[in-house]
Amino acid sequence: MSTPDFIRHREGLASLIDGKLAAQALDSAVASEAASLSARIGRKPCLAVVLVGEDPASHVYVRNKVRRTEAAGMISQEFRRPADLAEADLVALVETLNADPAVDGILVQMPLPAHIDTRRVVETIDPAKDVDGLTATSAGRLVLGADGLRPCTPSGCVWLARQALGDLSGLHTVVIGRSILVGKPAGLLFLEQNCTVTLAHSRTRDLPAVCRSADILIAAVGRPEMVQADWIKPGACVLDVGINRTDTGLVGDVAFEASEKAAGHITPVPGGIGPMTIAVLLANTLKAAAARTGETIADPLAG
Ligand SMILES: Nc1nc2c(c(=O)[nH]1)N[C@@H](CN(C=O)c1ccc(C(=O)N[C@@H](CCC(=O)O)C(=O)O)cc1)CN2
Repeated sequence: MSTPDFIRHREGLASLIDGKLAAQALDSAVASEAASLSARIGRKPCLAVVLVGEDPASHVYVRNKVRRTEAAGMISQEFRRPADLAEADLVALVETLNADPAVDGILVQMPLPAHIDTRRVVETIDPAKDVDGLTATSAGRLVLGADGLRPCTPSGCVWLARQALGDLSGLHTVVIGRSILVGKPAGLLFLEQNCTVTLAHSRTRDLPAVCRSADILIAAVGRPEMVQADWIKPGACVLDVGINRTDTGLVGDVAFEASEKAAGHITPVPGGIGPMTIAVLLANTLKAAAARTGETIADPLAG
């Protein structure tokens, strides 16, 4: 297996997995499939993004989603609403997008303001347009191993781990964190790759020892630099999902400088898993458009 150019070997340090470059490669694959699909169906795949409130980070992510969707030759529709939007009005907006035949994918940016029941809003999304893979239907399909749209961040983790390590069968994956967005689906997605999976969390006993048994360690806990170098099995593949804003800037859940001396592969923050989230979102939008129009595409995430 040849090493892709977004994985850089470094003498005496973990190979660096450059998520920004990897995402560019995936975006290009999506763009070429989107062009071919658009020619066949007579229109471009379309992603609707809904943003409620003024969370500055969410605004950055949504801007990037819109920019990269359009750069990949797809249509982006943006719906910005004030923080005091009534839950019923958000549900009504999602229902309108469900009914719009020109919309292939619907994404409601998280977090939503506290007065809105996130689950109710997510469950309103038509599963055929659920490009975040967060509805109960999508989650159920993942549990069953049935075809469906998978959550973006953990899918990005699996794709990068496969690029770094090849076949993942039999490897021990430890996921720290049990969120619906990342931890739980990551466990199922690595299981689908025939990994032995441990879902660890804040109440796990002797977390460092559990992490030291991991061939693949996914840190998705939201605690700045919690994972220390001596939690890492020498040579392990460490994927850092954390994005924590601190006085010293943006840091992950892994203490990077010390850990890159222990790991075999590692993702940085920023420039690691984050950009992959949007790359998978674009791939999911393309897949949703193909499925809705009965067309076949080459899955950019396959292989
Ligand atoms: N509906 C959803 N909401 C949220 C998701 C999601 O997958 N679906 N994930 C996160 C936010 N997110 C995408 O929405 C996201 C987070 C981070 C990045 C990213 O590229 N980060 C950069 C750093 C940028 C910065 O914050 O300054 C990096 O890691 O290099 C992209 C997308 C929560 N909400």
